[in-house]
Amino acid sequence: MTGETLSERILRENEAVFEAMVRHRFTTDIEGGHLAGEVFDRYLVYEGAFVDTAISIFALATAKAGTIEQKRWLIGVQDDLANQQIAYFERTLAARVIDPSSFNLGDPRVKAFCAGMLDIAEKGAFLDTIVAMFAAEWMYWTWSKRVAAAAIADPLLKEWVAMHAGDTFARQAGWLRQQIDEADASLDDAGQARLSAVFGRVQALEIAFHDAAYGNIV
Ligand SMILES: Cc1ncc(C[n+]2csc(CCO)c2C)c(N)n1
Repeated sequence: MTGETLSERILRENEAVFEAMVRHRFTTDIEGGHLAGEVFDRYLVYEGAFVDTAISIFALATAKAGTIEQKRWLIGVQDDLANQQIAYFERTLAARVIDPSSFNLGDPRVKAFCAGMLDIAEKGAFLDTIVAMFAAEWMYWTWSKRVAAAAIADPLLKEWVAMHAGDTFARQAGWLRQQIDEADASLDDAGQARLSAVFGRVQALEIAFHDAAYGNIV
């Protein structure tokens, strides 16, 4: 298809699974003002574990990056995760008096997501990791922009959604998208198809991860 960038191709080929994730019950419950407190608590514990994993994923991407500009940017992402995001979890878990050990961190859907993302970063090429994080970030930015327009009563939940709907996060997701489009010309069709499959796999892992916030499979 002429005139289509690689990121456009990836988003087009994965439209159904991407839409399923950005319309996940977790997002529509926040939007409708009826996310159960227990679901938010469980999500925060699972999400905190993922953000810790994300630091390792970006460290692996930094090690595989080809230019100093890419390394500088990725180190900035790690700094933000380790200092701003982890601080949000420390603050929020304390404010909500959440005991992480009261939730099952061994949930197979949470483990599959964290291990699956880390596996891409360890075994894959630089661009595989970039596509996996683009999948995770573009998806969050998309639903958070929509949901941020709704009234969110809980200030900590409101802050979390606003963080992912804001300009800093949009620039970060946009940087990942730009990396993909700049690499476009150097990839043959099979290479592009492989990256598109990585994006789809991540959305499927994300759906299961957000299902897990609702507790046991019934
Ligand atoms: C389950 C889950 N999936 C995606 C994101 C979006 N996101 C926000 S920060 C970050 C890592 C580095 O920027 C990512 C992927 C999330 N928070 N949690």
